[in-house]
Amino acid sequence: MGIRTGAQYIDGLKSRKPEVWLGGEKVEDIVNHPVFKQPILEIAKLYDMQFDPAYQDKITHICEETGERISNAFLVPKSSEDIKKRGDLFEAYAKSTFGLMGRTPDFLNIVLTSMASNSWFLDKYNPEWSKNVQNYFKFVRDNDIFLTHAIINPQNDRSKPSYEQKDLFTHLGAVEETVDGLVVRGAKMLATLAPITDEVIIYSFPGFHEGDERYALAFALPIDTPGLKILCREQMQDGKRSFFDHPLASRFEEMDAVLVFEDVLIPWNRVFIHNNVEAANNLYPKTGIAQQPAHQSGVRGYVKLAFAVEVACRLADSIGVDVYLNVQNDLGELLQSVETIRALLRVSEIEYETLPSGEVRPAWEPLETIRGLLPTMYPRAIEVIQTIGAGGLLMSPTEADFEHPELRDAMDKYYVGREGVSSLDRIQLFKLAWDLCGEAFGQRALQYERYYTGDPIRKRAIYYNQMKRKKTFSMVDDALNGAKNLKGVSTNLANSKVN
Ligand SMILES: Cc1cc2nc3c(=O)[nH]c(=O)nc-3n(C[C@H](O)[C@H](O)[C@H](O)COP(=O)(O)OP(=O)(O)OC[C@H]3O[C@@H](n4cnc5c(N)ncnc54)[C@H](O)[C@@H]3O)c2cc1C
Repeated sequence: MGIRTGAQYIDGLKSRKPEVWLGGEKVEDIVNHPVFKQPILEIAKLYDMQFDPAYQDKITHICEETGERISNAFLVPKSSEDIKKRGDLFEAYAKSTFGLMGRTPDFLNIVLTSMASNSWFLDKYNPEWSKNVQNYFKFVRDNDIFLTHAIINPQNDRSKPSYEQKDLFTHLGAVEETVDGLVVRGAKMLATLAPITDEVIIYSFPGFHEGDERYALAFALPIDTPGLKILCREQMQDGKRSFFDHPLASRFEEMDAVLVFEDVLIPWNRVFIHNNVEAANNLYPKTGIAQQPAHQSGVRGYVKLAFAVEVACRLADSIGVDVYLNVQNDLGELLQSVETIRALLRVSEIEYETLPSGEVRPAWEPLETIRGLLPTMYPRAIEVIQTIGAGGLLMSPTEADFEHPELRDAMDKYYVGREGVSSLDRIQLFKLAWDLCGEAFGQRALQYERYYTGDPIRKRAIYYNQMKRKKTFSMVDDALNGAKNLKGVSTNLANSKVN
């Protein structure tokens, strides 16, 4: 089949009945539910872009194996041109959602592509696993499937491993092996967009120890598999707020969910790893499933940061406060942070590494640096929006006020900005800014930037440890040796005259 349209994506959702719980109710009609309807349409737009002549050649290509047109997310990059093709896809999708939807289909499709092109490492443990990953990749590629993932154990007692939690199956683990497959029980978090995806893939960060065998798992399933409960967090918009009042929150809410598996059967052909601590720990380092998607999240994070910074600049200009040095200083800092991320992305694309298989990966150091910097740069941009908007962020009336004939004169008079900025323009801009910096929607978008890729503190520590292994810090030796070589010369020099 190859690429799908938005309508085909929606038809796929209609054809399934996942067990989704929201606000104490089972959601019966996902596609028409007020909380999910608009986000589904936003995702559908991304699918439609694959058929849009303005994008098609940029974000899709013809698959060498099947002859069908497929997303660039399924391209195993072999050259800098391929990296660019994937970058074009990431940018097109990120710009369509202003970077506010992190788990658009390209994200996990990249993860799976990387996992499948390097799945050979699993042969050592069980050749079936490697075959299963590759077959699953083909299924997802050829049907243009939208995946969610849950790779973290629920946050219960972090000081104890999974097997020491109160219940052996609080964290997702294997219960038994049957002829038909593996039965699993327990929970995983945090499956963003789960209710509106087609399938879920489960794996974990490294860190398994002896005793964790039953938790050392990786597999994939349709999202409506019997026994799989999707427990959503409270919604941040009810789907009834107007686009005028909440121009971002009304469109881009990405639902997050805990997945609970109640004795779910995983057919053997969908099991990628089972009961093997070493294989589960090797999944990340051996397959590049951190590095390849870091390119997607780097581009998306760049677009999101650039968007927040544009909002800050426009906000300051709209009320004439960008004439002040302190505001200019803040905005200059934000613009420089955008340039920093842009430059790091370019370095990662230019200084790519080539694997023995011919696959190329954008350079790890700059991508990991982006992942280290965005958790502080993005919150800083939000803080600047809050300080520039100040009390003005709290004086926005609603669309209903604005359209009320008895209020219209007051609206036009008291809500104007600097000369040339109408009350309508000013109010709309401030509402956009409030969605980003005040609404629960914006706080989640901020929390996402801090944690979507793992705990930033431990990730920086890992970065340091890896760099310590790679680098010799030899400039220090050069300086010390230089000083040693000059020993005895220094007094002569001090006494001599330099012409
Ligand atoms: C908006 C959002 C969307 C997300 N989407 C997804 C998704 O789609 N799929 C998915 O799988 N995950 C997703 N995540 C989860 C994300 O991967 C985790 O939040 C992240 O890995 C951090 O884990 P945690 O939240 O369990 O924090 P914890 O690991 O519980 O950390 C909590 C705090 O304790 C500290 N801490 C905990 N353990 C240690 C330790 N051993 N050593 C030192 N300090 C420690 C941390 O520094 C941190 O400050 C999402 C998260 C957010 C916020």
